[in-house]
Amino acid sequence: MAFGPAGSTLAYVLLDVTVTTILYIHGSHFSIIKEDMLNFNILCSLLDLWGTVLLRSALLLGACIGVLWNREDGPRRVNKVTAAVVLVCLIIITFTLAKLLLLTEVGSLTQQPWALSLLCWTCASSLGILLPWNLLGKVSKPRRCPNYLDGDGSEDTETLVNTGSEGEKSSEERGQEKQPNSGATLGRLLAYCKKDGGLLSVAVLFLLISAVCEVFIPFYYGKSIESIVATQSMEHLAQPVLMLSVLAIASSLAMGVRGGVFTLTFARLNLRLRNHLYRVLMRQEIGFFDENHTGDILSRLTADTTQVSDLISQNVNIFLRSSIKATGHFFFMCAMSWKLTLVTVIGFPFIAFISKIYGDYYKKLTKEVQTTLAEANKVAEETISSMRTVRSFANECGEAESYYSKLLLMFQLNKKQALAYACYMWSSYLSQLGLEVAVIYYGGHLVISNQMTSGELIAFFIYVLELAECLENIASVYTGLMQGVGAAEKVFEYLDREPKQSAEGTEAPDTCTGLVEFKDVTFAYPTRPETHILQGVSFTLRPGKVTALVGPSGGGKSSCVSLLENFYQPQQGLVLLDGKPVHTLRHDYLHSKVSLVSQEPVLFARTVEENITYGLSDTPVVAVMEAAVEANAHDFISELPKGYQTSVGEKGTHLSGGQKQRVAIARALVRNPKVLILDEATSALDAESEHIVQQALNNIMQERTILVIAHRLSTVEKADNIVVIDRGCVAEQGTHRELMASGGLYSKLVQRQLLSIETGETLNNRSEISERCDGVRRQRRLSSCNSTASESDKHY
Ligand SMILES: Nc1ncnc2c1ncn2[C@@H]1O[C@H](COP(=O)(O)OP(=O)(O)OP(=O)(O)O)[C@@H](O)[C@H]1O
Repeated sequence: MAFGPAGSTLAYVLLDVTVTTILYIHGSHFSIIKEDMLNFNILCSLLDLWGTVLLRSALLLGACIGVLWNREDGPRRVNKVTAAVVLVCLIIITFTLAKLLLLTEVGSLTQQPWALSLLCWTCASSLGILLPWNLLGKVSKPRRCPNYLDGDGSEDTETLVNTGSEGEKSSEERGQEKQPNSGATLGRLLAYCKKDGGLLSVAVLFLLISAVCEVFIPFYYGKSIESIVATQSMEHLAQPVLMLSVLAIASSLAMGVRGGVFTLTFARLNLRLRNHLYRVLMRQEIGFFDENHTGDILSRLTADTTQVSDLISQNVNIFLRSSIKATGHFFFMCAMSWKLTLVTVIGFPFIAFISKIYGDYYKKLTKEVQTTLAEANKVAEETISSMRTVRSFANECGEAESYYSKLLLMFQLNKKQALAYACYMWSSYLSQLGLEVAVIYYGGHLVISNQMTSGELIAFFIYVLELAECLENIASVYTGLMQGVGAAEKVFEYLDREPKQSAEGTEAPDTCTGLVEFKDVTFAYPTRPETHILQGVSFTLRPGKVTALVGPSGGGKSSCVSLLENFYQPQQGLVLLDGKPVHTLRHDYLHSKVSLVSQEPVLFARTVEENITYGLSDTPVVAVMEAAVEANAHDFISELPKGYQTSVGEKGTHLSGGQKQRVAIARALVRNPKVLILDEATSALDAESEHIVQQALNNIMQERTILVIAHRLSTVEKADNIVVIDRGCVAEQGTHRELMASGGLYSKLVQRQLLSIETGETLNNRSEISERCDGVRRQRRLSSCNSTASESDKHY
């Protein structure tokens, strides 16, 4: 309800007016008001301070009336002017502190408890109004809710619902609830650095030493200058100069050690984090890689881990150093002159305010620049990667123009950025200069009135400059800290992820015959759990026999292979190897007994030998060569420049399709698998390569359980058993002859394929076709020439 925040606001206004008035009139001396009105004196009257309560009350009452009057737009408008209200509060506080300094010029404030209390209350209540202000900004829009209390529930009644009401949270609020806690993440990250605890402690110790030394340096600068100006004696000068030298040497030594140790910690943390994250990724089930884009995973592994390490090594480092130094500087400043410190402190919130306003605007502009830049890059990427198409349509200028138009959009934003930066520089330098002038002016007044020495003023001034630098560092590091915490949250999300499918099977029987059974298997991919890809599929692969899986595209053949490889687990039914469910077998055992040669085998950018022995350790060279010979690959490998030590290039690009396929077959054979899966192993090859690869396959098919997936049905004719899979079900199974005789789906597929080959052959009779086309073209040209000639005849 809007009345809650409105009530709180009214109560706050009442309290503020009452307390301010009581403190102003010293309890009950109403005559003070009349006196101040008649003879106002800024050095002793407090009427101006009492006046600030009117400003605060007017602001709050205005906002309150606005929100009650217009609950749709009121809260939004209140939020919009929050920055201006903060500025007003800052001005009131500054005025109050300036008033405090003025009052101290006349007499000690400790003897004026009412005035001191009024000053304190004015500062506190000026900050306090932000509380009811925020509450007013959060009042929710009224919305219609069905009134279920009505007996029939037929009539909807307009009811005001507050965002804060039980069980009725807005999506925005729910989103906020889900946001992980930055403090908790930082704590967890520090806990993660436990192993570097020793190093970090050393780094923090040296950081403390260097920061403390740096804090004392301006103090001794002041002392030195005082010795020169006031005492004018070298003896007096020697001591502070000596101290300065010692401090400078100590702080620079400590700084060096601190920097080195922090960098080392960064490297160690980065190493551990990436290693841990990569291992966690390697454990994830295949479904995880289906769900997440490779780019996202890689960015967590590289960019996010670096940002996390930066968070510890740089941001925490600078944050600690600047905080310690700022505290030390502030302490020294207060000890030198609390009045001058007050003058300094008054200026900082204004500088922070300007930085915040500028920072928000700049961030918004930067986001827009990044979006336009991404769009420009998209155009460039698309064009450059399709240069042949661009050239063949002679559209180079068109593409250049569209890239330029995107760049122009970015330039418009860059202009805005430049203007914003110029305004920021003016305002920030002017306010800094104003602060420095104020410190010099008021400091000069204190020196002249013997409240501080000239050396102290110089030291104080250096402290002010250093304090400003520290605060600037803290502000700039805050963004880095938040980015680092965000990156850490993302990294921890992966680190915490437990694989949905465990690969922790333990069984590894001594003997394996290679009998594979699919028993009533029903399966859906994790990314599409509602679509059953396989339904009640049952078939058997017998040892020493060749079984072929055939059927229309998308029927589920490759999905059966994925289940046999234990990439996924079926929702129902079992996939058994020698009577044992594949998920209960040890991961390395299963993959040494079952090997897959797929349509487009993936080779790694390593040597031929390393590719063949991939995933195995200590494989003798003889075994590698035997496998290569069996795969019909030995001859071509021997002819490569470095034989088995030749690198195959990224994804095997240095080899032809047939050569890659044969290396992949050798890789499968070197494990001496009991079950060999050939998933369209020859379909991507030309006739010559296919012949060579097929020969290799014929060599190895004996004495193994072979599962062949093929689209070209001619290649599976000789299989001992053909399983026809259609729309996730086993449509029929048997030998080629049996299936042809039954006249089912298989025979239709075979006939269709024969027909398409014949049609293809007819059409592929290119010479005949082109001859015919040439004849037609010639005839057309002749007739067009004739018609042009007759047209010309008409003209002349
Ligand atoms: N990783 C995956 N996530 C979600 N769905 C998938 C995935 N892989 C395949 N599918 C879907 O599963 C169905 C069966 O695909 P599968 O690759 O097993 O068919 P196939 O019979 O081998 O087809 P083809 O002969 O064309 O290779 C298809 O509809 C496909 O879209």
